[in-house]
Amino acid sequence: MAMGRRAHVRELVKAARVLMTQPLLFPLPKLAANSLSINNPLLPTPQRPLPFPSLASRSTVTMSTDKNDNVQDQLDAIFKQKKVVRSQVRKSLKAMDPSLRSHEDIAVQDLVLGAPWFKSCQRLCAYISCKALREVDTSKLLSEILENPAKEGHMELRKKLYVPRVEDKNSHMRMLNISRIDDLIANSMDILEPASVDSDGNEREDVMQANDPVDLFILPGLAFDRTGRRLGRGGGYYDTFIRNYQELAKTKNWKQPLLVALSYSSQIMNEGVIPMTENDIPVDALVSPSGVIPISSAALDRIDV
Ligand SMILES: Nc1nc2c(c(=O)[nH]1)N(C=O)[C@@H](CNc1ccc(C(=O)N[C@@H](CCC(=O)O)C(=O)O)cc1)CN2
Ligand SMILES: Nc1ncnc2c1ncn2[C@@H]1O[C@H](COP(=O)(O)OP(=O)(O)OP(=O)(O)O)[C@@H](O)[C@H]1O
Repeated sequence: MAMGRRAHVRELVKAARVLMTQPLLFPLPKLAANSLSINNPLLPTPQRPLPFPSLASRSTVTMSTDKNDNVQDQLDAIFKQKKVVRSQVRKSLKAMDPSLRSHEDIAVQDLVLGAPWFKSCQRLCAYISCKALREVDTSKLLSEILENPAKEGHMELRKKLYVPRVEDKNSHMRMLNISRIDDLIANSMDILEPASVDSDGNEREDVMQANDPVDLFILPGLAFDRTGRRLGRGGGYYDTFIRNYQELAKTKNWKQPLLVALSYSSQIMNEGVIPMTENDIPVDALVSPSGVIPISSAALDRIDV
């Protein structure tokens, strides 16, 4: 139990080094303790500091409590700001003209299909877009991947595709291999995902157990900026998954996958609007209807190859 508390304090101190180098657009009011609970079964409950060990001296208790309250206040302010941006973006996506949406859906997917880093990739993780969440459509990409196996006379191999499956509300998501769109069924959030076993009763391959590395991640999100900041839906699923995959790639000595997010024009924010914590993983590139925006050196290196 004592170990658990120490680990928790270490986490809080780590979180204090939040990456807020840019000014914020909105004021950051102090939040009530329960203001971040979100009524969604897929979203994990925010972590709260644990009480301190009763053996500590009184002055240590007071100082540590103040320090940790301060850390928690900063985190609360960041998560509050994230909620403000999410709700603004949701509103603008809701108001988006349907013909502009279809135009942008096609433009983004065509840019991906034409990109050298997409053409050359052999294995990828991609999201299955959800209309109700107003995400950039991925259906054209998925059918190109799944319905166009090795073309006759071409040496090009069929790409191996892994898609998300939410396992529990503790930010735990797996990426499972599918080979047909029919492998997907709607979950409780109306997002299509694969069952953990295929129609023959065999376990689907989990990308974390695969023998070969993934080259590319195609990521969803609510808001982005040109420095690579990505704001998700608040579950921490992708940040957790990407961090684990990056660790795996390191231990296997694999090249890190390119992280590419798809964005409508209205989802690209000015710098400084999206706050980040140490847990948020920046993307390497963005694809918006006006083009591919390479951000990291990995993306700049792969823009033409
Ligand atoms: N297409 C797709 N699949 C995905 C994700 C995603 O963002 N997009 N995920 C990425 O994590 C995971 C699922 N996580 C999700 C988290 C929140 C919501 C959601 O419905 N959010 C509502 C707000 C809910 C609330 O605030 O109570 C919304 O954003 O409108 C859906 C999926 C795995 N699969
Ligand atoms: N005030 C808070 N203090 C500490 N943790 C919080 C707080 N509010 C939310 N969290 C947790 O932080 C985690 C990450 O939330 P965050 O808003 O960064 O997700 P995200 O980047 O939108 O998610 P994803 O990685 O799925 O795209 C979630 O597990 C959430 O429960």
